[in-house]
Amino acid sequence: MGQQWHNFDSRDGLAAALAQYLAARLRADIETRGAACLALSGGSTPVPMFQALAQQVLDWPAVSLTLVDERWVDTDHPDSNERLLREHLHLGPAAAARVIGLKTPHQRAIEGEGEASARIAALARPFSALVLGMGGDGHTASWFPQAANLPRLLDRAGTDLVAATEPVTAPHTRMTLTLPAVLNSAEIILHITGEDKKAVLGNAIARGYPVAAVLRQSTTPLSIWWAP
Ligand SMILES: O=C1O[C@H](COP(=O)(O)O)[C@@H](O)[C@H](O)[C@H]1O
Repeated sequence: MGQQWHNFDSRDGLAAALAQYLAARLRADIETRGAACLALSGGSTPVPMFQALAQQVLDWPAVSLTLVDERWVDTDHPDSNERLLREHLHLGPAAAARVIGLKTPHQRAIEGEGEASARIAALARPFSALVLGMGGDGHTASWFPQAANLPRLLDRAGTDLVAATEPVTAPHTRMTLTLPAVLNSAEIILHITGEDKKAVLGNAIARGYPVAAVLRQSTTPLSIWWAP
């Protein structure tokens, strides 16, 4: 608890500042570890930040980009988080970064858990930083309220890095990092916009929304980046 808030007047201002901040984190890890790994969320919120991050001067070949969660659709599908990342961030010099997605060729997400888990296990961790989004239903990553396996996803003592899950409140089967995998990051950034999401976050602990799992913990620093 005791998260730091970074409030901005505009979404573009937030996107630019967050991109600069993440680039500085990646540069620091490249200097000290020789490589950096950033875990990113999908959805609509991060698009301007992805575009701003792609403009940053960085040793991009030393950067790995992965996803916090993925919809179980082809990677060129309009709803694919990997497609979003490739179309808005993996551009120009940033295209030299390595992209490690969570979608495998398996027909069912549950069948892809082993391969997706091996991909994450092969990354240098802790992540340099991990960026979460949040939906209006209080989900973050693909930890959706009412999902049958939510307790497995949020099991802090669990050993799974990823798990397939069926949201009740959103389309598409998902593959998601679990809570222990999310917490294995130098820091977590919760990137949200709008008064409505601020209100959802304010009620998250009282209402038991899944996002509360990262608010309640104190092992990994969490900051909240918000604009109206
Ligand atoms: O389905 C998802 O939703 C959340 C929030 O998305 P947004 O469109 O409200 O920004 C996102 O963080 C997650 O990665 C995505 O799969």
